[in-house]
Amino acid sequence: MSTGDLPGPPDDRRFTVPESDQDAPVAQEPGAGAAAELSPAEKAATREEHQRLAEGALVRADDLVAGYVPGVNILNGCDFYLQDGELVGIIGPNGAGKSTLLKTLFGLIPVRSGSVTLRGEEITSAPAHRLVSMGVGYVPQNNNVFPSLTIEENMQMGVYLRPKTFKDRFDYVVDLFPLLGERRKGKAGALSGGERQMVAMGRALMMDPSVLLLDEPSAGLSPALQDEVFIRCRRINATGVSIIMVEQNARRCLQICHRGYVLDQGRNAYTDTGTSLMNDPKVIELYLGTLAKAQ
Ligand SMILES: Nc1ncnc2c1ncn2[C@@H]1O[C@H](COP(=O)(O)OP(=O)(O)OP(=O)(O)O)[C@@H](O)[C@H]1O
Repeated sequence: MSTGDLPGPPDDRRFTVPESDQDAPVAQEPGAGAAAELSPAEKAATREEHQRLAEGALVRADDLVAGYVPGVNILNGCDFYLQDGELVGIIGPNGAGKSTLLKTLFGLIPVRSGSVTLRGEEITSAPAHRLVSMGVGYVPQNNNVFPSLTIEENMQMGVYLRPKTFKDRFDYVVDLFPLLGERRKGKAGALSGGERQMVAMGRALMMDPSVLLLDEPSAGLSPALQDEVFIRCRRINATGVSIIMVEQNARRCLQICHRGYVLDQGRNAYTDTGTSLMNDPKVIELYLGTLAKAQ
């Protein structure tokens, strides 16, 4: 499959960003890119506008500060929101804090300051098991399957809190990933990277999440398999699951998402519709590079 076969941006433009927001990158520290051209007053206005758009969001993070090592912050005042039904992509340079943001939303890293809400309920630093029971699924980039278990057993692990729903949920997952049905008795450890990714996503979907957090779902896959993953993400989203996707493959991610964030140095550099970000000369210059220019 070629890149040209990828679906374009979603037709459903329920999440279009107002003109005012499209022209206004979210605040960033001096020296960290073109957004540094904004004056403090402009930064404040941009942040205020982002907060206005975040009202009533399914997932919302405000001014998040988090890190792994005492005294070292990886997220430096990150703002984020996901509206119900949205597919939102997070891109940015290596080390920008993309995966850290996802882990922080999922309660895997303690929040030093700032807040996270789910459907308006405070979930800052809530443990992952509570988030799962509230309808949040998380698919880490690595070590995301039980290799010694069969595919079916991996799916059972996904639904261990509600075993009676296994059949219905497995049917739903197999509809999205037919291979998981065909190979249900095979060991997950014998699968290729792309197939394991399907198992990991399938397992997260077994709990019928309303929000799915995907950490670099296309990592390590061939271009054709990457396209498959992105198409599957769109299909999952079309079944009503809101998605937050961190991706190294920035261009393909922006092609399929409703809205994107560019993270740099642990805070928002830009946010806009995927299409607008892809065509923004500053984003191309700073974050998409020659690949974007060539296409
Ligand atoms: N477990 C950890 N302990 C300490 N530092 C970490 C840990 N995981 C990540 N970091 C550091 O946090 C910073 C951000 O990492 P993160 O993985 O969030 O970046 P990223 O934007 O997802 O980039 P990449 O695509 O390269 O993974 C990096 O400097 C990284 O070295």
